[in-house]
Amino acid sequence: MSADFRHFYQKTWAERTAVVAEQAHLTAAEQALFKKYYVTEHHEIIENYLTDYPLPMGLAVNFVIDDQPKMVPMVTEEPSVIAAASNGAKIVKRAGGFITTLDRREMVGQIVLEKLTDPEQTAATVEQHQATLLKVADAAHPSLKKRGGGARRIRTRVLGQGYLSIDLFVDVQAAMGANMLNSMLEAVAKSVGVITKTNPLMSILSNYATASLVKAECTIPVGLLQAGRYSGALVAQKIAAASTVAQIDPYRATTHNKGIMNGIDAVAIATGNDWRALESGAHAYAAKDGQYRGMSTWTTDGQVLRGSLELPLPVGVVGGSIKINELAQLNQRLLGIQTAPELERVLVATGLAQNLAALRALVTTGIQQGHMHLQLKSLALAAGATPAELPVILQRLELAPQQDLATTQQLITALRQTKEETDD
Ligand SMILES: CC(C)(COP(=O)([O-])OP(=O)([O-])OC[C@H]1O[C@@H](n2cnc3c(N)ncnc32)[C@H](O)[C@@H]1OP(=O)([O-])[O-])[C@@H](O)C(=O)NCCC(=O)NCCSC(=O)C[C@@](C)(O)CC(=O)[O-]
Ligand SMILES: NC(=O)C1=CN([C@@H]2O[C@H](COP(=O)(O)OP(=O)(O)OC[C@H]3O[C@@H](n4cnc5c(N)ncnc54)[C@H](OP(=O)(O)O)[C@@H]3O)[C@@H](O)[C@H]2O)C=CC1
Repeated sequence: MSADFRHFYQKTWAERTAVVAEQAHLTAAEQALFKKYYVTEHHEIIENYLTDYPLPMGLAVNFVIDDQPKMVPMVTEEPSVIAAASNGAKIVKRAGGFITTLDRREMVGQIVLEKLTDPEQTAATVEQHQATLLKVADAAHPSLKKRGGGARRIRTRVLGQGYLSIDLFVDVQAAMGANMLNSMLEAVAKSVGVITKTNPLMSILSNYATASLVKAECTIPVGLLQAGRYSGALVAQKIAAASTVAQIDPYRATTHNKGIMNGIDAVAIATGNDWRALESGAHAYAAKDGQYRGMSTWTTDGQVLRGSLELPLPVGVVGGSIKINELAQLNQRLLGIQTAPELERVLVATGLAQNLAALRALVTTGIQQGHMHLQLKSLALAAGATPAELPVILQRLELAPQQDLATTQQLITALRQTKEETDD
């Protein structure tokens, strides 16, 4: 690589893409992709902007959450996720829908002190000054208090090895609150430094948002779970067994949880939320008792299957890039939500629906029957099939002994040859 990338960010978009094209020896067609997906407004959202990267957006249906029917927009590149969410939601809808609970919604941030000889004493000093520190926090972002939010309380935790965490809990109202909280923490850290005569190591929000928990539950009569030759009672039993395995084996728990996050991430992206923040918090919560476990649990008494999922999901309906993302705004309209708690309830219910559909498929027909059927479209497109060729290629792929790229390419070549012969 010969280009000098110093001050790359100061170049115009045209200069920047020209450098990239030269470095990577892009063809004119490849270079044209920068223009094709370029969105003027997005130029200022991230640094060194080249272009947008489109992801498919679709709609999961059949959701009933707290007696409200909901359409759930999802952004995902993975086939069968939206079908599975709709499938799980359909079963739960027949059982009366999801019930969600949410007690409070506060974000937590940390100011970490280091090299303390008596951390307990320092913690006591901080606790004594709690009222003053809360005022300092509010003064750092006064608009939050005006909206009814603001700093709520301070907790101290002695971490060992001379470290102390001072945790600030803030009601961030309709936002996720990361930036607002970080500003407050940095202001409070200065006061803490003076009060404790220390130099704080760092201050930053924690994505382990344990004061922002939301839970979805459902109770499904076993008859609704019947799948092919499997009775509903057997399916319920097998789903409960799959849930147990996810509680005792981290290998299974990880995949179980990936399935849950298939749904949660897709809605988080569709609503302009920070899905990395949700991912890290959700996985940390899955290991809250020291062992990484399945995030959801399913149990049965032979009559009904009970599902439950509780996660920290501190999302926002304002803030970040939400207000400048027209599709995030549109998706709030599709969801029919106006507040952050409403969105949290949708997210957790989507995670549970997704999990139900995946487990039901896994313990009955296996995942490939439904998932691969839908994945074949991606395979055919990746192999070069045109939209017009898709129906025939999919039909032939279903019957093919192998469903891989080479086989698909052979099918496309054969189809085109037949077409040429017919045209001649
Ligand atoms: C794929 C299905 C839904 C087929 O399932 P099916 O039995 O063919 O579905 P159905 O015909 O009974 O339809 C039931 C409902 O599903 C929806 N549905 C059904 N088909 C479609 C479709 N083509 N497009 C859109 N929606 C669809 C639709 O809402 C439909 O209701 P209707 O509209 O007929 O009243 C089922 O097999 C399923 O739910 N599988 C689970 C798939 C899954 O979890 N995919 C995620 C990717 S795999 C993964 O990443 C996670 C995993 C599995 O590893 C997690 C884990 O291990 O726990
Ligand atoms: N570890 C992490 O997860 C980190 C994440 N981030 C990023 O931070 C961003 C989220 O931070 P966040 O503080 O939410 O966003 P912003 O920094 O955008 O702050 C929220 C904005 O929303 C405005 N607002 C309007 N109405 C309301 C209302 N009713 N309630 C609350 N705010 C309102 C606020 O106005 P006003 O100014 O008048 O208060 C403020 O401008 C995301 O992009 C995230 O990726 C950043 C750092 C770390």
